[in-house]
Amino acid sequence: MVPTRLTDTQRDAALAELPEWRLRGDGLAIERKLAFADFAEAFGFMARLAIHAEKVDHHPEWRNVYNRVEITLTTHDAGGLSLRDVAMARAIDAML
Ligand SMILES: C[C@H](O)[C@H](O)[C@H]1CNC2=NC(N)=NC(=O)C2=N1
Repeated sequence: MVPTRLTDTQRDAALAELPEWRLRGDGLAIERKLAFADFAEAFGFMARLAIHAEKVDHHPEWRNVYNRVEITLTTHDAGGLSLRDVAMARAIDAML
């Protein structure tokens, strides 16, 4: 099933519940920057998130430099933000 893109009102309500996440400039994605103690901690987190992403069939865009992980969530199939991104952001927050 193709996910539905959130309306601006739905997006703003979701973001209000996700204070660690920022809306990207174009409004089509949310972003969070994380810092871990070292590379092993960062990569361990990425491994756990990768397993979750496979389970729910929703995948982050991310960049890792040593202990830092920058994550972007968007739904390609919806051309912007969907409830899948909100659920993924919540799951990430709960993993930390
Ligand atoms: C076929 C497969 O279900 C789709 O390509 C899924 C996989 N993971 C995905 N991840 C993200 N972030 N957006 C998608 O639209 C998406 N679609």
